[in-house]
Amino acid sequence: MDVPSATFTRDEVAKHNTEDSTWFIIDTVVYDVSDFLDAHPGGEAVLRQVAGTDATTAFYNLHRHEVLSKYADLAVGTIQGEKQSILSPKPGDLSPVPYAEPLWLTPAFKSPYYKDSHRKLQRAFREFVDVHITPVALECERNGTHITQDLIEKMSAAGVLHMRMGPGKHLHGVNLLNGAVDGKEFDYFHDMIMSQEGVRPGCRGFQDGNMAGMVIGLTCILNYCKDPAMKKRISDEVFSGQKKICLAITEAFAGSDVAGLRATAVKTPDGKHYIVNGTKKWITNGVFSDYFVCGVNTGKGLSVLLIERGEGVETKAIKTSYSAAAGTTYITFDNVKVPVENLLGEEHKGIYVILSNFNHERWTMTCATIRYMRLVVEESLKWAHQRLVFGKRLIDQPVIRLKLAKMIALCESHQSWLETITYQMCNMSYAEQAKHLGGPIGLLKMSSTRAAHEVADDAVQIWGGRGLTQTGMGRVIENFQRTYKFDAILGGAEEVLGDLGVRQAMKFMPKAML
Ligand code: HEM
Repeated sequence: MDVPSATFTRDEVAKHNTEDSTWFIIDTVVYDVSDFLDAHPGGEAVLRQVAGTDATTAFYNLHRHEVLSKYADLAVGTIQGEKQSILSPKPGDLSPVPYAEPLWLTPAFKSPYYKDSHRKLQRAFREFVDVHITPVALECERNGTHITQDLIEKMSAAGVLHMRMGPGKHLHGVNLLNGAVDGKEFDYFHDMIMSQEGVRPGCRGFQDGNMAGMVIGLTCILNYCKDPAMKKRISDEVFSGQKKICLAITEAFAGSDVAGLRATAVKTPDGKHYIVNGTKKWITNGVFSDYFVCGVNTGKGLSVLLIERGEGVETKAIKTSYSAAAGTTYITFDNVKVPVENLLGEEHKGIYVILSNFNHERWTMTCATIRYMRLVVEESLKWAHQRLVFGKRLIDQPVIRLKLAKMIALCESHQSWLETITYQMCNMSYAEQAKHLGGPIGLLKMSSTRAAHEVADDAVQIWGGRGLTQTGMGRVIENFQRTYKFDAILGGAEEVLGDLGVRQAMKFMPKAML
């Protein structure tokens, strides 16, 4: 934060406690709030009470540090001969709070998994998120508006949209965050970094509003579109940010049970088109999408079709407990004519197209859940050191330390498990991943959202009313406790995934009685 160069003594500041002039000090910076008294959300009286004094403790007991950056123009100078002791983080900085960063980013710790390119990508993307994504995320989350076209284009130009799709040929030759990583080297640890860093704004609705539909929808085009020209046209349009895409599988009739879908696609007598009728529900990004990758019943099984927005396609927003920024949508298809060339994969065998997406989607969600838990740990550690109750800091209460211990342990254990699975993903072929990792990823996702449940519960108890308040100090905690359930349902409910994990283990049980 830039502060004017004027300096004052503490005695000079003390004189500004009059009707016309209200000054105080926060960490050696002098603030003149005389014209801000009316506008202060916490009221005028509290500011008058600290006029002329050092209000550092009072301020940090009630505000997030970022408030000072937002109101930087109230600063008029500093105290002569004194040095600021409170850190103002710069875009891209790592947090100095213990456990706020995964161990591989903590200076004293080593990890076998991360190379230079991972560290370079982490630094570059952290800065990109801090500078470009966080301000838009906060605004959209608050107002329920959708991601801006300007941000989409910035992400496109920096190769961020490409990287969100994970490793693959679509990254070859693309400039990724000014050369932070070569597209050919990009692996699942780079992918994890993209997922985890993207969570740091602490805006769960926006997190999905930020092109989550593309992450799960475009994969089907890249892997299953048979016409190379069509594949190129659509991926170019989506990667450039001109067009938006989403995956439309779930319906009011069927969620995790994809075999029960009722949207139908019937071929026209000339065999050139399908006529699609039906509905889709809880479709992320649907309201602003141009393309819908849809699961439909084609009589003898499930098929996946690419449907373009046009005649007969209607979308409307669904109100959810997370922000409208996610663009969660109800879709109706009413006699929509779709060219047969838009079939992705084989007719009646769409289940393979859908299943092929699941592992990566669930793994990505797990990366995010675990990183969001860490953000809650960071916020809670800061708050517990800052907040004074009954004349003590919260952190001085053993009961609070015990809650933090549990939160940290859940966070660290799940990150370690995630890294172990990610390492397998880097070293297994697609077929091996399909065979061996569906179960472990399902179990990891189930366990992560159970952990999130515990973390949310303990965090709210630490934060009290602020954990239930959308603005101010507890913003991140409130967002987390209101939205963690999102990940416990989407991409396969906890119970379904837990069962999948055990059923997969059953397949590998030795036949002998043991
Ligand atoms: C430059 C100095 C200050 C600025 C820019 C500022 C700004 C704000 C803002 C934006 C809020 C809304 C809540 C949030 O977003 O965090 C707020 C709330 C509040 N502020 Fe300040 N404030 C300042 C100094 C102070 C001081 C020194 C005190 C007390 C001595 C104080 C007492 C309060 C109170 C009691 C609330 C309501 C907190 C709550 O609802 O939990 N403020 N202030």
